[in-house]
Amino acid sequence: MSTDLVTDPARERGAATAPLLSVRDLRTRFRNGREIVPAVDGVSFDLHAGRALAIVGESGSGKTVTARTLMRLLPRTATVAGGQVWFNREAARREEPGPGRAAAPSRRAGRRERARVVADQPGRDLLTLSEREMRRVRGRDIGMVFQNAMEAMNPTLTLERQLTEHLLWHGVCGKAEARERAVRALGDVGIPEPERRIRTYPFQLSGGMRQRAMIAMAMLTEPALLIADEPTTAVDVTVQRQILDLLVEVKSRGTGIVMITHDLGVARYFCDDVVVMYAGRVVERAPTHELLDAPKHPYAVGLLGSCVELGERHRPLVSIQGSPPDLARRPQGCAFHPRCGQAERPRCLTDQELLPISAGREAACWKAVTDGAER
Ligand SMILES: Nc1ncnc2c1ncn2[C@@H]1O[C@H](COP(=O)(O)OP(=O)(O)OP(=O)(O)O)[C@@H](O)[C@H]1O
Repeated sequence: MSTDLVTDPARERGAATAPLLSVRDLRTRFRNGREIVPAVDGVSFDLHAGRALAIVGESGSGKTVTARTLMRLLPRTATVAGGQVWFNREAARREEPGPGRAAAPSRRAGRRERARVVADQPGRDLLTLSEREMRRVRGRDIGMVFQNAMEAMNPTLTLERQLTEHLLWHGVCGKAEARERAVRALGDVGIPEPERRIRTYPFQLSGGMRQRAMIAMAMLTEPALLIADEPTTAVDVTVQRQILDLLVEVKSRGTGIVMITHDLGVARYFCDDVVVMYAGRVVERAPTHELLDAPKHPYAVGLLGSCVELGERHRPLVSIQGSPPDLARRPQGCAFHPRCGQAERPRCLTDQELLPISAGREAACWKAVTDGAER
C-alpha cells in the first residue's frame, strides 16, 4: 500500500501543523506454527493534535494489533515486519496549565526532562527507539486506555500507589506533589470524594469508576497522544456517555486520540476521521461524517449496513455475506472481493492501493472511485 497516497487533510486545508502521529506502511506478522499471519499489512494514517481518529472494522481486522504495534506492546510471537511510526510530540498544542496545576519540576525531573528532549526529538520513529527509550515515551507522552481497566491496573495496589508511582517513575514531579496531583486527576475524571477513593484498590470500584481511574492514570502526565482500545465497551450506556464526554475534554486540551471501536455511534459522536480496516489493511479513510453518511468502499458500505447506530432502531440490518478471510490465506487482490457483490474479475484480483476520492478521503477500490460510488 503506497504511503504517498495518504493525504494530509490539515495540509490540504492550508493548516501549517505537522501531524502528531504519522503511521507509514506498518506491517505486523504473527508466527503461528509454520504459518505467517500478516495481521497488519501496510497500514498508513496521520493524526493531528487535538483530533480523534477512529479505527473501525470487524473482529480480527487488525485494529488492536495496529494499536499495540504503535505502542510496541506485542506478544512474543509477533514481529514488526516494516513501516514507520513517526511521533512528533512537539506538534501537540498544549494548554497552559491552570493555576495550581503547574508542577515545579524536581531536580531529578529536570534531568529526566533533559534526557527526554534528547530521547525523542520531534518526529522520531518509535519503531527505532530502544526499549528503554520506548518505556519513557509509553505512559508519559503516549497514554493508553483499554477495554478492561483491570488488565491495565495492578489489583494489588491502591490507586494512590499506582498513580503516584506513575508520576514519580516518569519524573513528572516529586513525592510531595504526586499525591496532590493524583487526587486532582481522579477528581478531574469525575470520581466523587477523590481524597477517600484514592485509598481504595481497583476491585473496590465499580466498572465505570475503574475506567475513569484508568483514564485519570493515562492523563496524569498530560500525554500528547492517547490510544484508546474499546474504552467504553465494558461499561453501561450512561457511563459510556460520561467517558466519551471526558475524552472530548481531553481532546479539546490538544491531545490527539486514536480510538479503536466497534461502535460507529462512538465514532460519529467523538472522532474527526475514520479509518476502516479489513483483513489487516486500510480500505477506506475519510472525515467521519462523510464516511458514515456515504461510505464508498463496498466493505465500508457493508459494515455500516450491518451496524445500528443510536437513534436508528428501525433501519433494517443487512449482514455482510460470508466471513472474513483467514489471514494466513489471504485472497488474491482485494481481500474483500469474495464477499463483494460488485467484484469484477480480473480487475479485483489485483492488489488495490488507496485511491484519492476527495480532500482527506481515500478508498482501496477502483470501482468506488470510478463509479463516483453513489452507493
Ligand atoms: N496472539 C496472537 N497470535 C496469533 N495471531 C494473532 C494474535 N493476536 C491477533 N492475531 C491475528 O491478528 C488478527 C487481528 O487481530 P486484532 O486483535 O488486531 O483484531 P481486531 O480487529 O482488534 O479484533 P477485535 O475487534 O475482535 O478485537 C487476528 O485475526 C489474528 O489472525
